Order: sequence, then C-alpha cells, then structure tokens
Amino acid sequence: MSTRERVELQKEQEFIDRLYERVDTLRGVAARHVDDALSPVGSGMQARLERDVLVAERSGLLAALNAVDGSLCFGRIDLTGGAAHHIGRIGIREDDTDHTPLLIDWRAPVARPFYLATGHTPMGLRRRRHITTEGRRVTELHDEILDLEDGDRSGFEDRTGDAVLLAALNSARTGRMADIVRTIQADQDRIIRAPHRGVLVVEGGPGTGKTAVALHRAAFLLYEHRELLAKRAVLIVGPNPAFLRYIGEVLPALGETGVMLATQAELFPGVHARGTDTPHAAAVKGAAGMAEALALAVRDRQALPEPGAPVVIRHDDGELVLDWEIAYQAREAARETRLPHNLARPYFAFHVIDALTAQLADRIGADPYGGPNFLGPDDLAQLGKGVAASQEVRAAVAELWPMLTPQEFLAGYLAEPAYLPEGDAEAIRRAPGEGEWTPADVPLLDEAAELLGVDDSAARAAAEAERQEQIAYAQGVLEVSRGSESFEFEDGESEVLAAHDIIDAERMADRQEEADHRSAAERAAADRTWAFGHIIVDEAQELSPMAWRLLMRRSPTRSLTLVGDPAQTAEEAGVGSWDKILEPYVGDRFEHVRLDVNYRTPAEIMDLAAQVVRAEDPAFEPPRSVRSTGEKPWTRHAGTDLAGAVARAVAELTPDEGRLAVIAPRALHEEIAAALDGVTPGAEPDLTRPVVLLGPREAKGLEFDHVLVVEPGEFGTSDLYVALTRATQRLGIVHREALPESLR
Ligand SMILES: Nc1ncnc2c1ncn2[C@@H]1O[C@H](COP(=O)(O)OP(=O)(O)OP(=O)(O)O)[C@@H](O)[C@H]1O
Repeated sequence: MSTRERVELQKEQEFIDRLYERVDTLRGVAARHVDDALSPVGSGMQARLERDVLVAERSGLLAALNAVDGSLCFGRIDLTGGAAHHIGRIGIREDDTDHTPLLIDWRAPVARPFYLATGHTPMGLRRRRHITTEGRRVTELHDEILDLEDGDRSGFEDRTGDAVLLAALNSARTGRMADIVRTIQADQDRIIRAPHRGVLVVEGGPGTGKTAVALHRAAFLLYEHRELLAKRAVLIVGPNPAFLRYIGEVLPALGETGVMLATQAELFPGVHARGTDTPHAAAVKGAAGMAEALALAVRDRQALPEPGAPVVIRHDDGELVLDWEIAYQAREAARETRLPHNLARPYFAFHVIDALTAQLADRIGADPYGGPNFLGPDDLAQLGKGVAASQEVRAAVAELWPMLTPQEFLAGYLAEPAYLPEGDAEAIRRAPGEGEWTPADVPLLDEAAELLGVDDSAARAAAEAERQEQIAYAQGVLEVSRGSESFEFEDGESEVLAAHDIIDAERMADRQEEADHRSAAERAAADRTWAFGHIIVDEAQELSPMAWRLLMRRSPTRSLTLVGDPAQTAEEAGVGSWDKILEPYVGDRFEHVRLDVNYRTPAEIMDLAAQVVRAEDPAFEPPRSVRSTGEKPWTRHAGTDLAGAVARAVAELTPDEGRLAVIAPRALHEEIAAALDGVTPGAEPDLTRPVVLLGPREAKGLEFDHVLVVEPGEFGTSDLYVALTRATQRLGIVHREALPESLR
C-alpha cells in the first residue's frame, strides 16, 4: 500500500471512529430514556403517558441505531467546490448548536448524486467513494473519478466502477436478503424515489432487483413522508411466510421497523388461513365473478315466507300473522336503504313490527260499528313496544333476515356454493365445520364483510365509554397536579407551568389514546377497514381479482407500488396482466417501469432458463445478466436411485459458505429428505440452513448460491423458470424421468 493510500484509509478510519463515538453517545442517551421510561416510577396517568410516548420514540431511535451498527457509513461524495459528504444508512448530526450533519441519510436529496452521477452527468461531483467496513474497521475504499479534469488520485481508483457491485453479487448468501443501499443502480434509484401518490408498476425478469427496489422504496417513502406514513403505515404483501422471513431484515437494516409485512392469508384480522385449496378451487375463489355470486348469496339470506304459508306468531294479545306480503314490503324497504345486510336489518325489523302492530291494533281497537279505531297514539306505541319485545317476533325476523358474521356467511356459502357453474361449485364445496380457512378464502371473507356490514354500534359505544373513563381519569390526574400547584419564582412573575396549564383533560385523554395505539402497523393489523398510507405488493402477478378487491379497499387513495413478472405467474388465479388488474380501479392511470438487468443469475444459467420459456413463447426476451461465471449448468440422469443421486449431487455442490437449495416436486420431498443429513421436509423451511429443500412455489422470490433442480419434467413452465433462476453461482439438474424438451 502506498503512503497516499495509507493516509486515505487512515482519514476514513478517523471519520468512522468519530461517527461511532457520536452514535454510542446517542445510543446511551436513547437507552437511558427507554430504561427511565420503563422503570416503574408510578402508576399514575402522567407516568403512563410519558412512558408510552418516550418508549415509542426512544425505542424507535434505539432500534434504528442498533440495526445499522456495523455498516452505518458506506460512501462519500466529494463535490467540485471542495465540500464532501459521507453517506450512510441513517442521518447523524453533530452535537453542536447548528446540529451540523455528520452523516447524510441515503434517502436525503443531498445523497442522490451518489447513486446517479456518471462521468457524463457528474451532478457536481468530483469523486464517488465506496467505503467498505468490517464492523467499525475500514477495510476497503473504491473511488470513481467523475470529473476527468481532476488529476487528484487516491490510489483506490476503480476503473470500471463496478467492483463493489460485483463483490456484493458474488458474495455468499446467508438465507436472509441483504439490503442494496451501497450499490443501488441509477434505474433502480429512479423507481425507489418515484412520487408516493398513484400506482407504480415495476416489472422485470428474475433477479432484476424488484424485491430489493420495493423494500428500499418503502424505506424511502417512510423517510420522505414520515408524518403521513407513520400514522397510516405501509403494508408490504408477499407470496408466503418463508419469503417474508427472507426479506424481514432489510428494512430494519435501513433503520425502519414500523412496516406491516403480510401474506394474503393474514389480511383478515382474526382469521389464520392455514388451509390449502386445490389450484382449481383457488382459481374459482379468486375469479372476479365471485363478488357477484357472493352478493347474490347475501340477498338469498333475506328470505320471505312461502305465499300462502305465513309465519304465525303467538302473542299475549292473540296470533300475529307474518305473511309473504308483509315480509316482501319490509324487505323492499330495507333493500331501498342500500345499506349492507346487517345494517339494513333494523329497517326490515321495523317494518315487520309496524305491520304486526297494525294487525293487532285492527283487531283490538276496531269499532264494531265501522267508526275509527279506538286506540290512541299512546296505546299504539305501547302495543308496538310489546310486539318489538316479543321473543317470538324477534325469532321470526331473525329467521327471515339473520344477523350474519362474514365467517358464518362464508361457511354457509361454501357448504352450498351458488351462482357458479356446477364444476366450479363442486371444486370449492366444503362441509360445514370441515377444513380450515385458506388464503383464497381471505378475500372472500373481506368481500362478505363489505356485503354484510359490521354492526359496530356496540364496539363504538364501548370505545366511547372507555374514552369517557380516560377523560375522567385525566381529570383526576389534573386535579392532583393542581393540588401540588405550580412554583413561583422569586421574582414573583415567572412560573413553571404545571400540567393543567398546558393540557386539558380531553386532550390528555386523546394523547393517552394516541399512546395506546402507538404503532400504526399494529393498529392496522387488527383493523379490517384500515386505510394504509402506501401498499407494496411483491409477486403481484400472482394475486387474484378478488385479492385485488381486498387490497384496493385498504388503499382508498390508490397509493401503491406493484412489483412482479408476468412470465413467473404460477397461480391459476393470478391476473398476469397489469391492465387487467388495474383497469377497474384506476383505468389506465398508472406508471409502468421495467428493470431489465439481472443481478442474480449468471448468463450461463439464464441462457438455459430462457430456453424453457422460449419453448412456449419464441419471442421471449430474458433480462440481461450482469455477470457470467464460466460455469455451465449440468444435467445428470439419476438411474433408479433418485434420492441417492440427489444426495451425491448435494455433497458436490454444497458450498463452504453460502446456501444450497434442492428444488423438487413436493411428492418427492419425503424420499429426498431421508437421504440428506439435517434436511426435513415441511412447508416452512428454515432458509438459513446450509441445505434447504423446497417445492417450486416456495422458492419464489428466494435465492441461493447453488441450486439443484430435481425432476424438472414434473414442473409447469413458469415453476421451472422460477426454479432455474434462483442460483447466484451454480445450477445442477438431476432427473429419473425424461427431461423436458427445452432442457435436453
Ligand atoms: N443494485 C444492486 N446492488 C447489489 N445487489 C443487487 C442490486 N440489485 C439487485 N441486487 C441483488 O440481486 C438479487 C436479486 O434481487 P431481487 O430478489 O430483488 O430480484 P427480483 O427481481 O425480485 O427477482 P425474482 O423476480 O426472481 O424474485 C438480490 O440478491 C439483490 O440483492
């Protein structure tokens, strides 16, 4: 190393040391605040208030500081004017009066040239520096000179400018996705920072960084619109729980913790959809026509007695006859309100009660000589009350127009599916009490909840009662604090403000309420009608029209980022085309961008994978691989002992560092797992283990150093395409049955 290089490295080390000194101080302060707030200083309102607010604020900061430790600063930009800025995962300021920035958050506008500047458009930069650290020690520098007039050289010049990117792409995988904040590419940066309003569709082939971009976009939006999004939360929807675990560390590493990650199965609060559907059943449940079928089925739950066979109700004052005509008029009146089923129900009940009361009045108060009815308004009201209170009347109303929960209604519908072609109805039929809710049921439950309406008057009354209680409680606290009154300073004028001077009981109760619900993501998870500030959907091509209806209800402002690849559509229910997905909601008003560089799969593997799709679609163009490894994928015939051949191939391929995935049809998992040490078959594999056994659907969105595909002839085209494109280094194929034509 030259003296110049040593000096440069030393200078960066000094900066990093100073940075961590500041971080340690901040962390100490934050930790003390959390401790103080958590310590049981008293059980009073004041203590509870402060505790909630402080714990929330300080733990957020502490979590961010802890999460980014070890890789806090990764870059520096030197401007032609002489200034320089260090870029990092979060922003840190000096402890001086101006709060001078010490480290610039990568999301700040000042940091943007770090990602966008080129020799052609240097954006005021002289030099871009990538700083690599191990823990708190600077290990490498890579400089790019952007101002060619500038003769100043550090000795760390990286002529191609992609050494850091290639090192990241070649590094061993851990089973957890890493962030790409050091090496975001310009086309990715534009997507990450696209405006928050409206719908943005990000399309790209395997490995083009769609997931990475989506996650960094979430982090960017939370930074840019902190106030709005911290309140309304960001929802990220992924294809399965293993995938959510795979990406779960990216946002914390970027200092963000308040995002809700969910699969479709988790989007109806209170329901854990663990069941499975056949592909046909999932497709039927997901089809747009289901909305109409359910709406009609709800109307069917608004019944009438058969004409000529009225419901006869025993009553203290004689029999009441609830006939077709009365029920029909009541139903029409209730339907005219256009309210959802449960909310329209009282109108039905009122009409029935009115009609039955009139029946009774006619009988009791009738003048035998044809004069007006004897009963006055008070008598009628009294009669009406009696009818309304009658258990028999209530039961008759409930029989005709029952109060329904989404779960009750859908279970009933699935037991006897109506308004569907016979084969479809058969596919989704499920006996009452049998089986579990499935992910495809979740959008149907949500649809049912919309159609039925939730009668939340009881819940609202309870919430209001609780609020009143809090106000009373706060009032009590204020009274106590008044008792201890404010201190007067010696000059007799200035006073220290006491709590009651600045806050009244109602506001204090509101603050308490805010503090109670401190994490918007938590609140959102429990509330079916939550409107998210922004929704990001990964593998968006897989979602069914019914799932889109659910998601659009959660995004009334239509602020969404959809990420996907139609060529990887595996689910029968998947819509596949962006126009079809979005037309019902935003027409053609959506932005569509493409990513076409593959950062994951080496060219050798991508050539083979492309062949598979081209067999069906000769015009197919795969994304361009940024790397090639010189290692051709291989295929091997297993003979009769498939599991033995897989075990031998695994032994050959398993990397010293990094991860290997065996992707095989589910039906072979037991047999294969038995031949592999430490590998268990199961729906939710631990991706951090050195060798992981997966079905093609679970491999979606994941990546491994090496991949072994078993019996590819059993896979559909899109599943095979997904399986073949998961490796960052090597790919092997083992088969007993014939290979598909496209792989021969
Ligand atoms: N700018 C970048 N710098 C470093 N690594 C990157 C960059 N962009 C993408 N990658 C890496 O490329 C790999 C693929 O990215 P990602 O999983 O986001 O792709 P994808 O488009 O979602 O793929 P698929 O559709 O196959 O699931 C990841 O390892 C990611 O970290």
